[in-house]
Amino acid sequence: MGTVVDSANQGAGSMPTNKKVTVIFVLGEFSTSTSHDLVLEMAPHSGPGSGKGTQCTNIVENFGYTHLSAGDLLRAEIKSGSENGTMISNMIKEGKIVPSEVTIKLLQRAIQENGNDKFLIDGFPRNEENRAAFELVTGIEPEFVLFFDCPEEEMERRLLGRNQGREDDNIETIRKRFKVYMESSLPVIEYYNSKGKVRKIDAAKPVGEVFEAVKAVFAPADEKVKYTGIVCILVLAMCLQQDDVSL
Ligand SMILES: Nc1ncnc2c1ncn2[C@@H]1O[C@H](COP(=O)(O)OP(=O)(O)OP(=O)(O)O)[C@@H](O)[C@H]1O
Ligand SMILES: O=c1ccn([C@@H]2O[C@H](COP(=O)(O)O)[C@@H](O)[C@H]2O)c(=O)[nH]1
Repeated sequence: MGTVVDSANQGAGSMPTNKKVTVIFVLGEFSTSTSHDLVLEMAPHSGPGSGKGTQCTNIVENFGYTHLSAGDLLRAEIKSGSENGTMISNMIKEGKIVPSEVTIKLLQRAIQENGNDKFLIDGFPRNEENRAAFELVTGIEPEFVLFFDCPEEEMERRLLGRNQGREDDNIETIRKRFKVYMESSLPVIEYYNSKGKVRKIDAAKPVGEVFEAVKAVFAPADEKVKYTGIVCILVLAMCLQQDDVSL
C-alpha cells in the first residue's frame, strides 16, 4: 500500500534491517479556539477520547495492520521497571511530551520485532521534533494521517467514562494535554495537511458509523495494493512467456 520506504536506503541512523514498512499515523487532540485556519477547521473537535484506539482495533481486524500506540508503549515501559520509567510517568501525569529518542526507540523496536509490514502508529508524532526525528532515524514517511474529529464535550464524556485506571484521564491532565496540543502537536497536523496527507474522520457518531468512514479511507488504498500486485503478476507472466518464445 502506497508509500513504502526502504529504510535501508536512508543512511546513518536508519533502521538496521531491510524491512520495508507502510506506516499510517493516527492523530487527534482537542482544542477550543485558535487563530490557526487548520485548527478552526479541524482540531477544535478532535482529541483524546475521539476513539482512535477503538477504531485502530477495527482497522487491525479488517485490514491487517498492527496497532502501535505510542502511549501504550510508554506505559509498558514504565511497568517494565525501565530506568526511564519515573521520568515517563511524570511526563504523562503532566500531559507533557516524552523526549523523542525514548518514544522513537520503543516504536522502532516494536516495528522491528513484529512480523507485519503495515503499522498504525497511534498518538505519535506529538510535536515537530518527534516527526522530524522519526523520519530521520527510521527513514519512514507515513502513507497518510488519520485524523479523528469529535466535539470536545463528547470526548471529555468518553474519557471520564473510560475507566481504565489511566492517571491522565482526569480533567486537570486533559486540560494540560490540550495546552500541549495547541503549542506542539498542531504544527504536525499542519505539516501533513500541507502535504495533502490528512484524512479527516467524523468521530462523533457511533463506533460502527465511524468505522464506515474509516473503511472508505482504507478500502481504496487496499484496492491499490491488490491492483499493483495483479499488474506485477501480469508483467511477470508476460516476461516469462517471452522467454519461453525466445527459447
Ligand atoms: N464512536 C464512539 N462512540 C461512543 N464511545 C466511544 C466511541 N469511540 C470510542 N468510544 C469510547 O470512548 C472511550 C475513549 O476511546 P478510545 O480509547 O478509543 O480513545 P482515544 O482517542 O484512543 O483516546 P486517547 O488518545 O486518550 O488514548 C472508550 O471508553 C471507548 O469505548
Ligand atoms: O508519542 C507520545 C505519545 C504519548 N505521550 C505521552 O503519553 C500520554 C498519553 O498518550 P495517549 O496517546 O493518550 O495514550 C500523553 O499525554 C503524553 O504525555 C508522549 O509523550 N509521546
